[in-house]
Amino acid sequence: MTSEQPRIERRGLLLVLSSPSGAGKTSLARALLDTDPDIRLSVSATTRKPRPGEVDGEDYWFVDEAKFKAMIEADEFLEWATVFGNYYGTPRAPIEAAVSKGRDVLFDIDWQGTQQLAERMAGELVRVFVLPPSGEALEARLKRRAQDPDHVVAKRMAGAAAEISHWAEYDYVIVNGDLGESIAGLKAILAAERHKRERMTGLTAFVRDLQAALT
Ligand SMILES: Nc1nc2c(ncn2[C@@H]2O[C@H](COP(=O)(O)OP(=O)(O)O)[C@@H](O)[C@H]2O)c(=O)[nH]1
Ligand SMILES: Nc1ncnc2c1ncn2[C@@H]1O[C@H](COP(=O)(O)OP(=O)(O)O)[C@@H](O)[C@H]1O
Repeated sequence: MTSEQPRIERRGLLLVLSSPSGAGKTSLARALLDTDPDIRLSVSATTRKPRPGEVDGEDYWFVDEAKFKAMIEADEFLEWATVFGNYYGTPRAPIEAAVSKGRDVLFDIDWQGTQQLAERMAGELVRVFVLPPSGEALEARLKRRAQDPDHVVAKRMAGAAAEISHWAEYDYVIVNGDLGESIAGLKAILAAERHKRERMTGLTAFVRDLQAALT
């Protein structure tokens, strides 16, 4: 006998990945987005210049400082921060629409943005911090990415300790040594969080119908 998995209504969750630059957030995010059709990426706006291969509207919305400031004034960001001298922010409208439709959203944002989301959307938020397996591995990954000039790599290494100091503000931690294992861990976190009772808004009605069918 085969049976269909019933769809229980639930609120969407916001899955945040933070880490020092180079620890592997983007790699983990891509792996999840490529294999899980039920989660989509929050595309941030930034004043940082695009790296080779980055696509406007896919990796980031690349905007100039005047445009970014106008978006702040118009209250278009759910959160925003300056990181390594550039502005980064999460456009509000797509996130609010996704959550109300029960869709999950993945964020690659820093600790400052995560704190702002915790103030505004605590019930939806799942925070995951990604650590590198060692300092040498982090430096090697930043250099191997080889898309940023040396002084940018140095600035990111120098910022790593400060970013790492926020690890205890997160719900889960992944030490990203083996990428495959880290992806498996991230998927397990997401699967468990999707089963959280408080998030399953359709459960009361579902159980009521189930009980009615049993009596
Ligand atoms: N607060 C906040 N941080 C962001 C946002 N988008 C990206 N970031 C963070 O900005 C930092 C720099 O990102 P990026 O320039 O893409 O470099 P990378 O993380 O080294 O690939 C990372 O810590 C990101 O998580 C955003 O919308 N809001
Ligand atoms: N577990 C891992 N083992 C080895 N290399 C990795 C691992 N995770 C990521 N990388 C590599 O390290 C570099 C930085 O990873 P990336 O995902 O861009 O980090 P972030 O988004 O946190 O800056 C990339 O070249 C990526 O391919």
